[in-house]
Amino acid sequence: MTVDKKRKNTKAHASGPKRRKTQQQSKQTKRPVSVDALAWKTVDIPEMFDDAEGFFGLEEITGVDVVKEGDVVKFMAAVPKSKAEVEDDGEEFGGFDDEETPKPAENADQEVSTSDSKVEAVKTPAKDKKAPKDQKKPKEQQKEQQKQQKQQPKKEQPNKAANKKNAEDKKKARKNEKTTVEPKDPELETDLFTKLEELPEPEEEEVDMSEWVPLDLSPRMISSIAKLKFTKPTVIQSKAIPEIMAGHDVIGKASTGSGKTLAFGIPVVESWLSAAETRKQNKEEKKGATALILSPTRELAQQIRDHLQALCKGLPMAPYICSVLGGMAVQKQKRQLQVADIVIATPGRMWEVMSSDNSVLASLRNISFLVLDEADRLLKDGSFKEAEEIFKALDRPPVEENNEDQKMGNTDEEGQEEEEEESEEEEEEEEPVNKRQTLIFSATFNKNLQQKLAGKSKFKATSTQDMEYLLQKLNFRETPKFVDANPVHQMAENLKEGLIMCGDMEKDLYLYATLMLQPTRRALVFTNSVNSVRRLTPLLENLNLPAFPLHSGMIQQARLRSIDRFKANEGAKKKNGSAAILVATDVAARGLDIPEVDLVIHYHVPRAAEDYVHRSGRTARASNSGTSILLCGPKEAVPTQRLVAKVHAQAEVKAGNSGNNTKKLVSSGLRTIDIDRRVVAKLRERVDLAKKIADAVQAKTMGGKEDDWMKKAAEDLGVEYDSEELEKAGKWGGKGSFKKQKQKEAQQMSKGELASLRAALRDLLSKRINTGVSERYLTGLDVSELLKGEQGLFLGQVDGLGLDD
Ligand SMILES: Nc1ncnc2c1ncn2[C@@H]1O[C@H](COP(=O)(O)OP(=O)(O)OP(=O)(O)O)[C@@H](O)[C@H]1O
Repeated sequence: MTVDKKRKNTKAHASGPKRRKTQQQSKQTKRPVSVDALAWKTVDIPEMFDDAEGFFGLEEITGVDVVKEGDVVKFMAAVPKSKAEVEDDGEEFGGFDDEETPKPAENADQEVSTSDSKVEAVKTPAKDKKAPKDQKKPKEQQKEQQKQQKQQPKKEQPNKAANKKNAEDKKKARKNEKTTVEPKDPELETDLFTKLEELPEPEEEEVDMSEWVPLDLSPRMISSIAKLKFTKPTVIQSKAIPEIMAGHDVIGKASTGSGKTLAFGIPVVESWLSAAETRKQNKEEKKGATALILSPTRELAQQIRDHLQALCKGLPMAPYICSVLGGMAVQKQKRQLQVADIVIATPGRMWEVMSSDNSVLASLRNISFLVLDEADRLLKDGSFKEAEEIFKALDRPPVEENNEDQKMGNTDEEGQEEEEEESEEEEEEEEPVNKRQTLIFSATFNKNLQQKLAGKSKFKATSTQDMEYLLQKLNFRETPKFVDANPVHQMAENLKEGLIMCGDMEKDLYLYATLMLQPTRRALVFTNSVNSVRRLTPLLENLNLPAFPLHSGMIQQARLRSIDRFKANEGAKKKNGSAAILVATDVAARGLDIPEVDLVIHYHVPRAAEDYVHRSGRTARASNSGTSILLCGPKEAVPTQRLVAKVHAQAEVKAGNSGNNTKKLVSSGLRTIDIDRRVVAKLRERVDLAKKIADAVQAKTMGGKEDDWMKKAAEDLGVEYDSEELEKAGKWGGKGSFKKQKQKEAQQMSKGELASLRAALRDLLSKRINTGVSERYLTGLDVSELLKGEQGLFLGQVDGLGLDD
């Protein structure tokens, strides 16, 4: 925060047109103002701060005096003497919202206290319940005022920029008030019902929603869905919603991007809505949350929250939805949980919060829905232990009921212990009463389990990694209904799948070539290791492709920022068309719904068939089309073959007995791509240079950890540390001392050498790639001039990835 001093203002009064401003300002008196009420302007942040962790932005303000009285700091700003005067000269002070014009006396109370020179503002609640009625403007009055403001001639708005910002702020504030049901601080949350009912009615648009009618949803829910422009339910929504609404436990399977979130989200919100209305009518207090939704990753949890909030935007009243995830402040999450209606959580953090605070457990004990999204993934990465604890805790009866002796004041310890043992035994014998519905969703359930689910036979787990193990641990009220929206295909309908065979050491080159041959270059690249993400991101950046990393080693804010930057298509800002590349580990494989991802590249063959399904499912979502490309080295051919056979049940595994693995991989769903090797060869020089630069930078960062560096490099490439491939690669070094020598060279590369490599690469990138336009046809033309142009574009005919026919 920077605060420009009075001096600046005085300067501005000096001459000509500014005299008018001086007159206007003389009508205004500087008074103490709340820090939130000032008209802060966002400052453009230099790129050097892009990677600064936890640094979100900078704002500045002018025309404000900072006055320190003892430990108290006050911000003195020009406040209009009276509203009448302001309207008279047509200039409003940009720092105040006219809906919340604070009276000077009120403002004077809003002191800002300091300690250790840290300035903290005392915040005013968004709406003061006790505020006199006349401070709140009736809707008509607001509308009338907006109309008048629109009709005002332009010359009557001297401070146009400030007014525009003010109007935008107000618009944003109104939007937030309507859509963000999460209170900044639950303690400050006023009556949500009253608040939402006061909001202006959004303009209705005619949308044919007849296809939703058979699902038996309330009219307000259908009207809210209409606002999302979802004119018909997806298959999983049509099949699962009626079962859930009828009170059944449900296990739902549907391909990636087919709308599973709303398949459980709509009935959960619908249930909350009708319970909230009943409570309101009967003037009852709510008792805890309605639903607990468990998600395997933090990003997915945030996304589910956003998705449900978007659904609730159009409702007359909305539930308070909160997410409880690692990497965020625990205390804040505890406070939010006290008032939450729908909780979306990752199991680790949920258990941490739940096990340390009885009131949290109490607020969740009576939930009506327990939802497990991407349920099969919950079993992996050791997070199931916490999920299991959560299930047990939800089923356990409240402590007080077990502990009657304590209530009665019985101090006989022996007797008490005996009683406790007995009650524990009873507890074990008695099936706990479960009032909640359990809903489980994923795109991947193994075949065996599917058959069991369809045949309604009992679950019998063979290992703790087995989905049946999870199902055994869940206290279903009844045999769950199995809803399978795609019994034949696992992959999304509009997905094209391709496979590129390449040398183990050529993956970087083929990755770049694949990206260059795909027109939008808006892609998600999956790797099997964190270190590969760390290596590939700068490599692609060196090649002028805006790449953003995402892996579990990053702090949560950085993870979310990478997704936001990718979503915001920051590539466009860097003048590289629509290009934006998210380089990620499998942490991004599940559930992420990022618009306009056209291409998924598996840099490493995924370890499990399910991972292939989920990774590929980041494209071709809803009704969009997309492409998934697998880069396969010779050593990966066998696992790839297995994977294809698993994913595509009717894969035509044409052995051909030719010993050619490529042919075996051809299936009905996945085609090998004959990438134009001539084009690839032309890209090699760029990639080699970019790689050298990235390696040198990484080697310098790694410092003395020489062996580590080489081992990590080998791991990234999926080859052995002492392998022939690594030796053959030359640029990575060879065995023994030669290897070390190469490594040292990279570390010791001087600044000058690095700069000249960069210059050479820049030069290459500034030219188009001539893919075979013969110079014979270019007689009389300046070839170098023709090759200039937008970087990365080809001169001549290029076939693309060839999956479109
Ligand atoms: N009825 C609908 N009509 C059109 N689009 C929809 C509908 N329902 C959901 N969508 C959109 O489809 C996209 C995918 O939905 P969602 O993320 O719920 O898929 P999913 O099945 O959970 O995918 P995944 O298995 O990858 O988690 C979202 O952008 C969502 O807004």
